[in-house]
Amino acid sequence: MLFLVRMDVRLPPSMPKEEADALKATEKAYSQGLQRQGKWPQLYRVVGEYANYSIFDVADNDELHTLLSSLPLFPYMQIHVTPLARHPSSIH
Ligand SMILES: O=C(O)C[C@H]1C=CC(=O)O1
Repeated sequence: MLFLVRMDVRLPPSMPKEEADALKATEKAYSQGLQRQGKWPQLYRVVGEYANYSIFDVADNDELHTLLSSLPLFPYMQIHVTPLARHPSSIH
C-alpha cells in the first residue's frame, strides 16, 4: 500500500544544539535504512520549510504507524498521512 506522508518538524528552540544534531543523525540513519529496504521509496524536502513529503510503500496501516512512531524525531513532528490508490487514468 502506498501512502503520501507530510512531516513537519518542530524542535523546541530550547533543545541544545548537540541534542538536536544527535537526533537528526539518528533519524537520518533510520530513514536511510527504510529507504534501502524499499519501504520509504521517495523523500522530498518542502522548499523553505523544515518539512518533507514522503512516499511510503508498506503492507498496511499498522506497519506505517509502527514505522512512523519509531522515527527518532516522532515526538517533535506533526504528521499527515494520505492513503493513495491507483488513478484509473494513470499509465504507470
Ligand atoms: O528532515 C526531515 O524532513 C525529517 C526526517 C525525515 C528524514 C530524515 O532524515 O529526517
